[in-house]
Amino acid sequence: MTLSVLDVKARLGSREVLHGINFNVQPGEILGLVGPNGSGKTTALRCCYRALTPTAGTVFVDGSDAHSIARSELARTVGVGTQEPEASVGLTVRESVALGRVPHRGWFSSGSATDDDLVTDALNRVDLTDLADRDVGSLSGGERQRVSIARALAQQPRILLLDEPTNHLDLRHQLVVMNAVRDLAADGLAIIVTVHDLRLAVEYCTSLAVLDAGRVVASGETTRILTDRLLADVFGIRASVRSHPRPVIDIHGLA
Ligand SMILES: Nc1ncnc2c1ncn2[C@@H]1O[C@H](COP(=O)(O)OP(=O)(O)OP(=O)(O)O)[C@@H](O)[C@H]1O
Repeated sequence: MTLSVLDVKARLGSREVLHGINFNVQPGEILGLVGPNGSGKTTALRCCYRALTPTAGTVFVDGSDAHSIARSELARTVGVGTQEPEASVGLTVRESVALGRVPHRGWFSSGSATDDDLVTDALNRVDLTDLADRDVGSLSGGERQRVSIARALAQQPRILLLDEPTNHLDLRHQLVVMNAVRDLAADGLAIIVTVHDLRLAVEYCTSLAVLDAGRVVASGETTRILTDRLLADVFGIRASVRSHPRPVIDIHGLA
């Protein structure tokens, strides 16, 4: 399934914070939304999962206007890992991740063996197996962040939207989560991830949409987009990207 954002504008309070943005993601692709603080990444992602209604433009999920798709259908198709505080305090980690199965099994039926297997697999993918029986309320910030991601994985979406999935994570778990994201893309998911760390973006994102002050100022294949000039103009850093043997960004300092 594809997700396309066409000429989307959005307003928060009295301010227009997205001024007509465009990007799209295809199955197998990891699209990174990157840009400085306040450039509109989270707002753009919220428009994609209907947490925010655009004031103009359209978000298409496989060609249909996302705002006209039944919420229940959207919940089966689009998985979301957000930065919002974990709401499932009082549940165990496993119970919380199992909520990802609700769009498929409904609220009132208990999970099948398949549901249990999918929850186990999701816990495993983000290294939460050992914490499965812990109360979510007793977890650290990074552990809770992985619960949110595991719940989205258990949902088995075709499109996965992740808002800063690595921002509370130690280095090892940043790689664990991004490797899991890469595996899911290889399985055919279309993935959009907002990310600050350009080193992770360069390594894992197949394409980028670069936001600056509510506008997409560049988009396309990652190593083609991140020129020295763009890194200086948009991010205010002196840096360069090497493509071989694998994409790496060298950061030299402030521009
Ligand atoms: N309730 C609000 N009213 C007005 N403006 C807001 C409101 N909430 C956020 N904004 C502004 O909207 C803009 C976009 O915010 P958004 O959170 O989408 O940016 P971001 O790129 O995700 O930022 P960050 O990298 O800091 O997470 C920012 O300038 C922010 O100050």
